Amino acid sequence: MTILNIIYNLTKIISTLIVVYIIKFYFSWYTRENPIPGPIPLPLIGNLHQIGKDMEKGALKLQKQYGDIFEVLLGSTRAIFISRADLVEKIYSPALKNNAFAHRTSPNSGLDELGLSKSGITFNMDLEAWKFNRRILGHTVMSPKFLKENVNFINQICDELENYWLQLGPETIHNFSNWTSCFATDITLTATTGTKSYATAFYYNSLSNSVKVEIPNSIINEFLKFMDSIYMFISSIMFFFNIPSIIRHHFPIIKSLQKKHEINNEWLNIELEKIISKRKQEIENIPLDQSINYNVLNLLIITNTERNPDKISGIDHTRSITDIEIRNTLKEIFSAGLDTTRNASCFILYYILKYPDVKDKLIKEYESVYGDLGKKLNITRESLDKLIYTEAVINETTRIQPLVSVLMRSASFDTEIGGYKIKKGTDVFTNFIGIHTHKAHWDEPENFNPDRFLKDNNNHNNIIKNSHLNFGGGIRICPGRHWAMDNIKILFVRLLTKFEISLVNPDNPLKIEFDIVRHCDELEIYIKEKKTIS
Ligand code: HEM
Repeated sequence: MTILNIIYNLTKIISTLIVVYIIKFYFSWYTRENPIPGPIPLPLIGNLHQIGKDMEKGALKLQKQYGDIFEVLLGSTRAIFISRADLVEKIYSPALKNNAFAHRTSPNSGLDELGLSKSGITFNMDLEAWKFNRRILGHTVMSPKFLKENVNFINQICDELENYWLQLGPETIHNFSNWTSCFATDITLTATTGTKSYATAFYYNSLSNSVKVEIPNSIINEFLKFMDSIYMFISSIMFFFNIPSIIRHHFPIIKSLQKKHEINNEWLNIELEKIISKRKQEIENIPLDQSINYNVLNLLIITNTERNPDKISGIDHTRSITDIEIRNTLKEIFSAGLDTTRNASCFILYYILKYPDVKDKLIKEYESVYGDLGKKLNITRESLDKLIYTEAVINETTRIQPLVSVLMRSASFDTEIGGYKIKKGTDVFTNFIGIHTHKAHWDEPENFNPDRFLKDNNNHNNIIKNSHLNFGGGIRICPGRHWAMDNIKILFVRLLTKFEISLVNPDNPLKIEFDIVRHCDELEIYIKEKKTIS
């Protein structure tokens, strides 16, 4: 047999195998049980080429073609996309018992390796452990004492921010996105750990040629290393989640990236554990009758201990939280709270600046709640609840520009949506933009109109259930929502009452990139101090 013959025969065998594979693939696809409309997939990649890297655009395009519920294959995994409020009813059900979508994802070996599927909140597959950690976090970040103290933290950070802008002067062009990144870092770190954070100061120093904030180099280096590590941890979630184990462990460049992520994760764990044990020691040394600061870390440590009489009720939720659980909760706060708050602030400012009448109404609201805006404002936790129009502006912005555009949940057991059977473990994505701009739910959905969120005299508005899902819903609704809302409200009261702000390029559209959290990395603005009318 000649070499040519061998090659010929081998080619024949391989071609036959490929043809058999393709026939088998399409046979099982066409004969699948209870099919949902959707594009025809390709072998191996499924519909990845149609969903694309920008899942948000892919989902909207396929919604137009196949309707409000469609199915695709992501590689070889079946996924369902839903784009109408009534169809997500089960996903956002508030019932703890027999909740068909209690899980965030189907089992994922990357999340197992990162240690996220058996601990923490967002990706915890163990629902009992999830429930416990979530209750403790909720008990902390939604507690009136934390939210009250948080207002003081934020006010101090806003004082700092204001000062930097005044010193940089009115000629400076500011990339608001960079500032909000620093602002979100400072508010999150300060309120979480109770210690000073230096992101805004460091950024100011990088812009100012004259006056600089004095921060010892050792502190700056430590701080930057810590922040880099947090951001690397955040990016490792998608790295471990999306890249199959075999590629992460065996492909040359990816293998070294995997190692870097592992080293970083270990380093971050050790640093956080050091912070926790030091703080525990400090708290132990404070007499029981002396109060402590209500930052998240302190509250997590004292929950369900004799220092905090405000115990969590319920079977199995009466123990205190372990150091490892605290560490993972802190990581969770950083990964869920930083980018969301930062980008939400950018989106909101853009819309306020594009719509001067909305800005005027906001200022009127601030005058009615805080009185003379030329004086120091008394921003209290209670006053934030009176900012009804501000809340409507935040809601309307996040309706048009949600922070998360496609949100994943996974079927906890065999179930059904819209008459279609959904098997246990199937990933179901909510297409937030699809729902937030659906003509069946919203009049003129493309128009920016905060008034639609205002209630009439009978305390009623026309918002359809599950048609605005900025913070998700049901049993997994964002536990940081009140905290985030307060932070954003304070930022805008402080900004709009003290400064005249305008867009450098008012005709440019908002630049947004798709990611787990939608990003705006460039929003150029001018800021100058408002003239007070005497
Ligand atoms: C503007 C700011 C924020 C937005 C838009 C946002 C949005 C969301 C969304 C859409 C979800 C998914 C909910 C669901 O599955 O139904 C979520 C979950 C979560 N968020 Fe937020 N979030 C924000 C800020 C925060 C903050 C400040 C924290 C800090 C505590 C936080 C902690 C979490 C956690 C731990 C989860 C997972 C909940 C679970 O799976 O049970 N978020 N958030």
